[in-house]
Amino acid sequence: MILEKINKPGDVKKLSPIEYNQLAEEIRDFLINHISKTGGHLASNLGVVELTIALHLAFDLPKDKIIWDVGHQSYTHKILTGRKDQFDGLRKFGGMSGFPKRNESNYDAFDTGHSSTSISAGLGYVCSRDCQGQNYSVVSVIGDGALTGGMAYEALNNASSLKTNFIIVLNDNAMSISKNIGGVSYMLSDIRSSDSYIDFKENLANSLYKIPGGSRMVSALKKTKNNLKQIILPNQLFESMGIAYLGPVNGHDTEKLIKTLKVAKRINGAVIVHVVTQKGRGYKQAERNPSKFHGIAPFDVKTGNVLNKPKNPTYSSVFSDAICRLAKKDKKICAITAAMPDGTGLTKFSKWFPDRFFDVGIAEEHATTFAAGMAAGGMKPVFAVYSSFLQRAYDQILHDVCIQQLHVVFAIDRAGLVGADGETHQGIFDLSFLSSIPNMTIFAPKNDWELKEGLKFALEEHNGPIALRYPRGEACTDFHEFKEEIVLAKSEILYKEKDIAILAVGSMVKLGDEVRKRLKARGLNVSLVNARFVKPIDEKLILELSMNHSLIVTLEENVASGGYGRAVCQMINDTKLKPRCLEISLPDDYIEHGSVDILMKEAGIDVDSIEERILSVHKEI
Ligand SMILES: Cc1ncc(C[n+]2csc(CCOP(=O)(O)OP(=O)(O)O)c2C)c(N)n1
Ligand SMILES: CC(=O)[C@@H](O)[C@H](O)COP(=O)(O)O
Ligand SMILES: [Mg+2]
Repeated sequence: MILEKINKPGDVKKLSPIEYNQLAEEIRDFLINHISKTGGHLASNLGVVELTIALHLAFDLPKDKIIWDVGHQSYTHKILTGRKDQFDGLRKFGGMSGFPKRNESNYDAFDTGHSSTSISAGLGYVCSRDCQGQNYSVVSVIGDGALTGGMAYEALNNASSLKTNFIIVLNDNAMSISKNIGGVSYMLSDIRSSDSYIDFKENLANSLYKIPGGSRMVSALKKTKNNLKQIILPNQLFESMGIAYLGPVNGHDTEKLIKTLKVAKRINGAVIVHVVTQKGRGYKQAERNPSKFHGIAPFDVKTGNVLNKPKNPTYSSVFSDAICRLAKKDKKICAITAAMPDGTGLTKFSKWFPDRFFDVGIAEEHATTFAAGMAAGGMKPVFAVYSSFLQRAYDQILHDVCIQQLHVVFAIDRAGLVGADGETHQGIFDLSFLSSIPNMTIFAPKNDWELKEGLKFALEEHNGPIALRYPRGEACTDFHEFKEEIVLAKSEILYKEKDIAILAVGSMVKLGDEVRKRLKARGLNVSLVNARFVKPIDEKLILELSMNHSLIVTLEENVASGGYGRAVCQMINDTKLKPRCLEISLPDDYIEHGSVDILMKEAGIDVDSIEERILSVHKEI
């Protein structure tokens, strides 16, 4: 086994070239076996095994810097930098992250998780290096999907004037999570499918490799390409910006990759190395269905079937059915995704209503202003987006949607703790950042029924910006006996007693009810309220509750600052009535990876901790 020889950083450099292919195969087996047990981003990682080996051989880490865009494809890099033994704990609480983390290894040059940041960060490193007169290489590795994100172009625009070396490896597998879309993806596909161009490239690395470096390298590159203008037209996008272009290179040929990277290293300026890879390579199931294996829960290696499928439908699938049902009746309803049709549940909509479905690429900012434009034009856009990715579009929500009070519906999935993806993906800030924007309405359903009704309310009753936020995973199917009509700014009372009132937001209603039962068993009187609207809050009800309860408890899966509890307690403090207020929320902090149950416990928002905290405050009253 060659992988047995890879235990610490640099071990890969001790191998002989005839061992590279076998190492790649062994790494693939290792990844398939481990990820089948832990879950993780399998398909993207299987695609970059040779590319990662080549990068580690062509560069001198950690002096040289590799920045992985999104970072979901960094598993081979982790194996080659002494973290092979940590894969049993991948994405588990206290275990190794699924993304690059500077605090995990000094071989991880930059933390990532959200898309399209690597060129900006890489260029930052380059300019920092040059300002300080240092000498090292910087390589940003960006996927073709991530290249649909606006930040990448802002960075390329900036990098075009660079006079020193900066390598951008474009890992092109023609896939985002789903099939990649848009003009740039068509351009890349044109380059990939040009046979004569590929033949030419087979020899290019060899010939350029022999030319001395610096500006002579650039002019040799330009001269060769000028002679081939007709067949290399597609890459003019980069070259006319002043960014050199090498490729496409077969991303599964380690030695050719090394040669090309060494050529790239000698160019004065920014250079794109276009590498063609196959997502899911080496595992038939993932090659056939790379979207399914992009991020996968534990699965059976033989069949590829996911183990422990959820019993209830997920919130995403409830949303999926609900929007399709509403869009059947109302031709103005359209759906927008920023490259997440599967995750957000919009795939069915895309098939039923292809003319009203818009996958805009990994472009949350654009998606938001695009939705604003559609609403201004008279359509009813629903932008389905993960909570943490919507963070990108704060200004567009404020400037383009809310100032104009446009009727845009934000279907915010993965709101609350998401678990294994960790800090970068927890959806725990949306209540805070949306609450601060005037004209925004925020609704959080307690169960599947209420998500459907909430969407109906948002599209049929409401007129203005509105966000529905719901968590990752299985929908709550309890509380079907409570189906009070949805009215703007009205909460729903589930149990009305006195003494302690629990006001819970969305996913926390279920926990609130469990706590209520426990407190009742101790002989306490407890009201339970389903908040429904986080903005505007139900001031009338909160005043009423304040009159006959000595303790008001708020529960939410969001950070404390700017959240629901803060708004409720602030309101109560402004009145003459002074029940005690207890805000139970997540700490104002980033929350690492781990199972949601463990993270809830750690944060003190599980049933045991909530009961304990309520009892201890109640005792003081
Ligand atoms: C801002 C943001 N939006 C959405 C995502 C979700 N996401 C993660 S990976 C990915 C696709 C990336 O495609 P590509 O860069 O081509 O990498 P591949 O998986 O194909 O290697 C998407 C949409 C994200 N991480 N960040
Ligand atoms: C890397 C990334 O951003 C996505 O692949 C994300 O991990 C998907 O999360 P879900 O598994 O919740 O769809
Ligand atoms: Mg891709």
